Amino acid sequence: MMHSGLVILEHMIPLHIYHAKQCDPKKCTGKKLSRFNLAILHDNPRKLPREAILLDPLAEQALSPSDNAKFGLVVLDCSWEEVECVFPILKRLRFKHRALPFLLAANPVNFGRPFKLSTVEAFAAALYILGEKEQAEQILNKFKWGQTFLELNREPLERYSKAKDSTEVVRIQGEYL
Ligand SMILES: C[S@@+](CC[C@H](N)C(=O)[O-])C[C@H]1O[C@@H](n2cnc3c(N)ncnc32)[C@H](O)[C@@H]1O
Repeated sequence: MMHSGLVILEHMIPLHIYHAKQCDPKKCTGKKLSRFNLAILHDNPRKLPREAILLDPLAEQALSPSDNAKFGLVVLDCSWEEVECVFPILKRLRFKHRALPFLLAANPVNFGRPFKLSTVEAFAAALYILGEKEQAEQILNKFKWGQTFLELNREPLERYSKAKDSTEVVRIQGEYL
């Protein structure tokens, strides 16, 4: 659908960012998404939608196409040094915590490193796995290295997006580790 020069996708999954203000705002991919109105920034975790899926690198369960993301996806935009302190605190808020399976980062800070994705890469990977490939492309297109993320990870992303459940995602991941 076209509206005032903007492409609005029909079935967009709401993207929420809890921003912990620990990063360089010029390099922050979450802030950039919010400037383009592609994600909503929050500074209070209690305002996040509880029924949403929290993308948590420490979660026990992997995201899979069987997850229901109609209430949205949440990313915690914090420093990687703080991840082990902040995610356990968010456990009290009863989100559905999900880890992303093996994928390589393409952002300039962590290029080529598995699992350590930027905010936009984490959202795009989740959207792709959940079958929202157009929305994944739309957010990555705001970054000059965005397409590289898809090129590096196309094969595993396609396979994860066809998996039946989390167990199958983990089995596929095992072939790349
Ligand atoms: C640690 S922050 C770093 C953000 C960075 N400042 C930026 O500008 O993109 C990245 C967030 O993306 C999500 N994320 C990244 N890799 C992930 C993975 N392997 N599994 C689940 N979530 C992941 C998490 O919510 C994580 O807190």
